[in-house]
Amino acid sequence: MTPAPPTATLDGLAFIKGHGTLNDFVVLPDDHAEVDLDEDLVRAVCDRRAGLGADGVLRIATAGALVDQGVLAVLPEGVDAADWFMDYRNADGSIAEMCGNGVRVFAHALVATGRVGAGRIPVGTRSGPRPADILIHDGDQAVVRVDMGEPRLLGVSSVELGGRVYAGLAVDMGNPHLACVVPGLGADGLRELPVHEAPEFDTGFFPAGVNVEIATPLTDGRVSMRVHERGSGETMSCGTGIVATAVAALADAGQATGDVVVSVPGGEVAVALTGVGSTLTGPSVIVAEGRYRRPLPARRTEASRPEL
Ligand SMILES: N[C@@H](CCC[C@H](N)C(=O)O)C(=O)O
Repeated sequence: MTPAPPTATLDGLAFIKGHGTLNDFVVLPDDHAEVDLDEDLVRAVCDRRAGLGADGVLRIATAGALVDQGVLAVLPEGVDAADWFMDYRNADGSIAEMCGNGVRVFAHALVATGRVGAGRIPVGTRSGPRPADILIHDGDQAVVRVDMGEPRLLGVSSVELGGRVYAGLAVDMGNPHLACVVPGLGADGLRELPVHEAPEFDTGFFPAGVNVEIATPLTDGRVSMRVHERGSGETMSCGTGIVATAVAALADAGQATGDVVVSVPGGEVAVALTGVGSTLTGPSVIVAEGRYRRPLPARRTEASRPEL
C-alpha cells in the first residue's frame, strides 16, 4: 500500500520576512485563510534555530475569509469583510489583538505584493481598524504611519523584575500594557536591566497577561524604552508598547497630548498623541521571501476528506 502523502504541499508555504525596528515577523500570504495556523505551526515557523525565526506571525487574509473559516467568530467593529486583516500570532503561538510594528510591515507587504495600491490602507485587526499610510515606499524599505486609535488608561499596577518593583500606568492599546517610567533612569541604566527575564505581574489586574515596558522619563520630547512582550519575551521594539510608553511618559510629565520620539533597542519610532487618538510612524523593512518547507497540516475540506 502506498503510504498516505503528507498533508502538506511539497512546495510549502509562501512567506515574506520583514521587521519594524527589529521587531521581526514572518508574513504568511493566505488570502482565503486556508492554512491551519495552529500553535505548533506558529512556534515552528518562529523558532530561531529550526524555523524561520520571528517574534510573531502576520497572516494576510481577508476578514471575511477568516470569519468563513472560523478563525474569527465575527467581524470586529468597523472592519469590513473585504478588508485585509492582520491575523497576528505571538512566537509562542498565542493570539494577540494588535501589533503596532506588525501593522507597518503588514501594510508594506500588501503594497509590495500588489494587493493594494498606494494611499490609505484599511488594515483590520482584532482591535478594530488600524488604517496605515505609506509615507515613503522604496522597494523593500518603507516608512509607514499607523492610526493606533485611542489609548485607554486602565489605572496603575506594578511588576517585579530582577528583584525590583516597578510601578506603571496600565494602558489598553487594543492589547494590554504596563508602561513603567522609572524616575532617574537613564539610557545606560536601562541597558543594564534584566528585561529578558519574565516580569511578575498582577494576574488579577491583567488576567490575559500583559506586555511590560520599562522607560526613562521624558527629556526634550524623547524617551528610551525596553519591552518584555507577552508571548514573545524581550523584543527589540513593540509598537503598541511604544505608544503606551509615550502616554505614560507624557502623563509623568503632567501632559496628556504631545509628540514623543521613543528610542528602543531596534531603532526609533515617533508617536503623536492628540487626546482623541494616536499615531505611530516608523520604518518597515522586507528582508526576504521564500517558502517554508516543513510539512504543514492542510485545512481539511469536505472535498479533501478521505472516504472511510
Ligand atoms: N510587537 C507588537 C505587539 C505584539 C503582541 C503582544 N506581544 C501581545 O501579546 O499583546 C507591537 O509592535 O505592538
